[in-house]
Amino acid sequence: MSYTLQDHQYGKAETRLVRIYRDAPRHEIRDVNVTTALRGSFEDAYLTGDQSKVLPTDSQKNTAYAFAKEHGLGSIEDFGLTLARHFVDDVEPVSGARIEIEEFSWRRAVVDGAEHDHTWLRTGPEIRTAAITVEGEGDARREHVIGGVKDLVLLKSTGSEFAGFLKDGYTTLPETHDRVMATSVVAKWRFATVDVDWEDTYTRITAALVKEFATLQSLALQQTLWHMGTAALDAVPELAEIRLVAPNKHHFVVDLSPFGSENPNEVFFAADRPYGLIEATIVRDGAPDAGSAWRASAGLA
Ligand SMILES: O=c1[nH]c(=O)c2[nH]c(=O)[nH]c2[nH]1
Repeated sequence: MSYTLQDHQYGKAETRLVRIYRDAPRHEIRDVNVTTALRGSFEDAYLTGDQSKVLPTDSQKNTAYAFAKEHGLGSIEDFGLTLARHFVDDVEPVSGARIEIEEFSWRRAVVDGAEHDHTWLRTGPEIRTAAITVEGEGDARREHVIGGVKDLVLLKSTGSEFAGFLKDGYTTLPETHDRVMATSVVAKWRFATVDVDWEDTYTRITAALVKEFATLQSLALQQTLWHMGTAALDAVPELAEIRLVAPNKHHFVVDLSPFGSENPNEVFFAADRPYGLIEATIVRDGAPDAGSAWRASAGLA
């Protein structure tokens, strides 16, 4: 029998890193989860156990911590680019690097009506995400940035319909022109360039997603996703593409008639499973090719 090692990459998953800026009495905080994956000719480590080209995953973790001090930790997209460029440019056997980062957000505690200098409350549940790929040298250099948000939990209590659907012998779902629609959006957007104001674009993209969810008279979650995605592409011309995944978090009207009450969309059973799962990839016509931008590392899918 013979076998081929078809693909491989390796790195340190989920380095939890908190960076405090404490140069002034009013501190600042960045709280992230960093996953690195290195690509290159590391076959020997797999096939013969020769580690001579293998930069340990422990060193990759250390690099993330050291860079947070030396280079600072601002936008996660920038931090990912800095790390990825370092691995590709400064570590000889590395020909490509993928950095995935999640960012947990904090807001300042309000104490006696004033924002506190060094105490925060975790916000969310939404988590900002970034996935950076750098590969090649010289003219062959390619850099890709995918920004995103996950666990963006949204609910609207009206303005959502689902009717006119295909029916077969197993269909029992009643048509509705007024229902609760709730979801937890995962969105990933690919930038056409790395020359971007990451903070401003994140704010504008998430605002566009939420506004569209709120204001569109939804005929289905599928239609809502299309509108959310195209609104984000409209809002930020630097975007080449957006991918959305949204579970339909069903809210079923509870039958209160046994108790002598009507229930005109006021009391719901919020089911957690099963759930519809609606997905869409929307690409701007004429956008640059994605190359390896979507090739993931394991663990943070
Ligand atoms: O927005 C929806 N899309 C569907 O495809 C679907 N299917 C279903 O049962 N409910 C819904 N709602």
